[in-house]
Amino acid sequence: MTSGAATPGGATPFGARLAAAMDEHGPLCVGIDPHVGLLDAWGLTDDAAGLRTFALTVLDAVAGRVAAVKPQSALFERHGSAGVAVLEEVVAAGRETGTLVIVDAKRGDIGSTMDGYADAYLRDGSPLAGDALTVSPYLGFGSLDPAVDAALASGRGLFVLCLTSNKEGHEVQHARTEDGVSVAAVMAGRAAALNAGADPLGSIGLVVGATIGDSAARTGVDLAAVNGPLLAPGVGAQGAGPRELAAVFGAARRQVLASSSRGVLRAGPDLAALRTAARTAAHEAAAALR
Ligand SMILES: O=c1ccn([C@@H]2O[C@H](COP(=O)(O)O)[C@@H](O)[C@H]2O)c(=O)[nH]1
Repeated sequence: MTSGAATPGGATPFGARLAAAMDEHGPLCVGIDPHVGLLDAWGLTDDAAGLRTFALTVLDAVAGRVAAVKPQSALFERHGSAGVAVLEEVVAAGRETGTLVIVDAKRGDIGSTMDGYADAYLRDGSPLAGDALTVSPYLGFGSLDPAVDAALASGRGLFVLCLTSNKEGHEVQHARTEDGVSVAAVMAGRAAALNAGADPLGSIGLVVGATIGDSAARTGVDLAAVNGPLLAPGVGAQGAGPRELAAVFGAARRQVLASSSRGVLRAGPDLAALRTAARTAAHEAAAALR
């Protein structure tokens, strides 16, 4: 199955749903990252009850107003099963609003184990299944096959780590294979093959940080050729803004979903202030990527 085709059950593919959401609300994803410092600043406790209030407040403020939200799984997992139960509730509540939910869990393992992750995050009826999942291809892109199959079969999407926003990503992503191709370009090429022919966008996206400067050119990654969405973290707290978005993405700018977590969340817990922060970030991203 290619990433643009309707699913056997008739679901609209993730790429098409995301393109429509970005057209309607602008190219912004708000990260739901309940860091200890933010919980404290919001007057919340660092426990499952605090997480729940935090995450549901963010949803209340931005759902139906932005293209997507992205709960950061690690910050729920640190509270054990009670935190994971909150993540499940947030995924369900987010999906109910119609806002796309990208679960940022960066899963990756050998194929047989990846089957389990695919079941957990990409199967209809699973409590952790949002609309898309972030995955790590660094056990080999082919190890992601179960997730690719499950995503395409259920109308969900993947965001494959390609050129990440952290400075350490170079060690792996800029390395060259024996053919002289960068590892990042191999990953981008594999995503492009899965998205071939999809219109308006395929469902196998990449994570490409807004902070990467000229890394796409340096690694030979042709972002426009990916024909899939590009999740761009690094906006706001990590220092990237409109200028970086425009410079990094160039001809691929219409594929970009800019992502900001702390940059928006620091405006909380006031709902109006959160909405204003998200609206400003969305307008800035839209202007930069026009
Ligand atoms: O390359 C990557 C991949 C994922 N992230 C995640 O995005 C958010 C960024 O949060 P900010 O507060 O906006 O810095 C966080 O959940 C990261 O794990 C990333 O930053 N870079």
